[in-house]
Amino acid sequence: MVVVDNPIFKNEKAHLNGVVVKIQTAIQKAEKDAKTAEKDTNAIHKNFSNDVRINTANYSELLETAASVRQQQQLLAERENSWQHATKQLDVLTKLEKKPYFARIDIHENGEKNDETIYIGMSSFSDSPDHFLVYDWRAPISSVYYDGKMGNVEYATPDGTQQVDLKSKRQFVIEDSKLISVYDTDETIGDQMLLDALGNQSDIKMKSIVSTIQREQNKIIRNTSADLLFVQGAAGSGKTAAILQRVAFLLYRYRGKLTAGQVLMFSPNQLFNDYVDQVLPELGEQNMVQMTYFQFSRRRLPNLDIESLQERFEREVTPAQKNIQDFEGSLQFFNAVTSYATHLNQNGMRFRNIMYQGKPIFKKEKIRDIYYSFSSTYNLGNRLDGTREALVKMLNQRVGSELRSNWVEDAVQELSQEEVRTILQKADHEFKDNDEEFKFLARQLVMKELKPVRDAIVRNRFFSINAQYVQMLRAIPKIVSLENIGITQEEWDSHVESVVNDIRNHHISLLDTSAYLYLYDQMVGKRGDRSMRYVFIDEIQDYNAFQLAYIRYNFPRAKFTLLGDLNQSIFTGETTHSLLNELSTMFNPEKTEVIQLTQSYRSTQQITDFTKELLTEGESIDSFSRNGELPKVVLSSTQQQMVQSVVDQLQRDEQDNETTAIIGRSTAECEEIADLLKAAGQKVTLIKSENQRLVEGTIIVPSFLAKGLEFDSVVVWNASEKEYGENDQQLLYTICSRAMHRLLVVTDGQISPLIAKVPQNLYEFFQNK
Ligand SMILES: Nc1ncnc2c1ncn2[C@@H]1O[C@H](COP(=O)(O)OP(=O)(O)OP(=O)(O)O)[C@@H](O)[C@H]1O
Repeated sequence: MVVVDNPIFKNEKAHLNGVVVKIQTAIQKAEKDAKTAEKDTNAIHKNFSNDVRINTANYSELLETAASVRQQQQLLAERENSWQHATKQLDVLTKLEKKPYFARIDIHENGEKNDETIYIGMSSFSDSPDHFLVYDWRAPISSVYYDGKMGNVEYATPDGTQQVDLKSKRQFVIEDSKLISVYDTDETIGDQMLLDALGNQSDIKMKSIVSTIQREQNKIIRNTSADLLFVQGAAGSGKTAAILQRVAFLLYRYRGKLTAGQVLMFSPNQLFNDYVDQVLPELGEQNMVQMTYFQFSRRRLPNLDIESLQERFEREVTPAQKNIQDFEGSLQFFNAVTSYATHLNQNGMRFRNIMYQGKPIFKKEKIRDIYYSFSSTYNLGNRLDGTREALVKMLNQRVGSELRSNWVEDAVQELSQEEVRTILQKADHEFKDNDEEFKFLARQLVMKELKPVRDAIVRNRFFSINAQYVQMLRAIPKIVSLENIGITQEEWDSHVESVVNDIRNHHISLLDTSAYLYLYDQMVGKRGDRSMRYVFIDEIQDYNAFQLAYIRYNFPRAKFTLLGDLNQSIFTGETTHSLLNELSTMFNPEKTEVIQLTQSYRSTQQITDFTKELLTEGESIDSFSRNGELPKVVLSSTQQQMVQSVVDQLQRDEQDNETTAIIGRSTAECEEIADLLKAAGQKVTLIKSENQRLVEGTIIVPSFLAKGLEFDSVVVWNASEKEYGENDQQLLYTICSRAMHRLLVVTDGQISPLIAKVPQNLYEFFQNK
């Protein structure tokens, strides 16, 4: 660190003051601009009625009025635009005034006489065109600051790779426009600054990391070449942080071509969405579209209850069911659905009668004939459109013949005066005579009567996706040799029966949902959303290959960034490794890049060293050298003692201003903990559903909802042998790795074998007798 009375510090202080003054001048100007724009807008609103004389006397005056209105509207839109622009600018400048920049680099460009000094901040600032006092952290040149090496370095620009000689790097801590400290650094971005950032208390909202982005993270953030960017990163290695800064980077890099609405992030749960929703606004950008896979599917299936995260997590499965699950999550099954759909082009599509007055008006056999009458070059979507058109035509003919039915005449006679008036209002011309009026009324009545039929046609009610899906499942053994993957015919039949039952009860498992939707999309010819340009999937280990293939099918033009930790596969278990193989077949290997993040930033060295021992084998994890206390493991003989240990910890955390999360395995267990702690006089918030919000203070949260979150202090409730057996390595690892500074593990029975095997020197052990 550079000491305060050093000339370097003094020079930097003077430089900062100079920049702050210039920003303040810019703020004054922006304030004036915003006021003027606001005044103008209000004036236009006010004068609107005076300026625009509404004259509808004749056609040309009407046109003139319309032109005048349009002109005023245009003027208004322009002024409103400049008002918005000025307010946004003001917002940026006000943020910048407090902390204009966080770093400086000195570079030498080939062919130039002098070195150039560049200050890097959250956004760029210039006092005259082309004279930048601060460069945006996303500007091409800023990359060399994050990239690590000194000397000759390369950086990517939209026009290709450039080279510069990086001579020095300096970091600043600035608070409220005042220079607090200066660090000269070389290779890595000053550990001190990173340590300061990581030593901070957790928050219910994630923060941006732009001033301390690490080299590997920078690669993820600035990648523009890969169609598939796959990031394997240890718990707490900054995957989520990297995605969010990457979105900000992309929005900057492709400004004017890419909007936040064209970036989609699949997140593990709703709580997580809530946790990360401030990062992009903090970076001056709009949030991207965020949803969970459950939400993505549910909005398409309003009539079926999709299995929830909790049901999925708590469902117990037999080995045979597990086999079937693995198959239904595989690319092989995806391809089987595709083949089945292709086969439907020739045969096998099931139809339903369209009913009218209790009788079929269009019989399913007739509909099938129409559907298969089209050329063999038609796909399923074209066939369906063609069938619908033909049916509507037939219905229109039916209207004509129905007009002559007796009931129509009677119905017209029975209309009240009032009803007649209402119907006639729909007519756009005068009637010649009573006969013509009668015909009009009759047609309207017939059309009303046949409306349910028309709706059934337009809404594709003549086929049943439920029936078709079940038929497809029954046909699967003909498409895939199930025996080869260890599934017997009986096992498959019984699975199909359970799906039939579920669907009958309006329920569907998350696994079946994807195949069901995919088949439906094929049948109706739904094309993917071509406007989506970037898709991010966080916690990729919780997805199966089918879901990924289906997401890809839905967003055919998007580039994908997939992030995950194979060590945290709490839903899919060990099958995740096969996911990687399957992924490699879905994307062009030449356009695929893989980055591994091994350094864990979230937790202290003691916590990371402890948590990584919970895994017998797995992806590599390096602890970051930030010191803290050893994790504590407390073995109690009674539940009362276990509660007391937690209460003691809560008191200590409260004294030290540390937020605590108590993590239980299941929702039921968390409810029990909440009751016990409330009875012991503690103020706690129980999070039972992902739709709740994170709140300040102590929370109790079930393991499957803690994904992606972090807390100062974590208490693992009841880590007994019964709760966490040998198969729960990844679950226990995920839970423990939520802790930043403190970790307490309590249990009142036999301790989990996963903890028993952690070397004793990595934690403090207490036994309550
Ligand atoms: N370069 C960095 N500078 C400062 N803080 C960082 C940096 N990288 C990561 N962090 C912090 O480390 C913590 C963990 O990051 P993040 O949640 O992104 O990790 P993750 O890989 O998504 O973890 P998990 O898989 O366990 O959910 C966050 O508090 C984040 O702000």
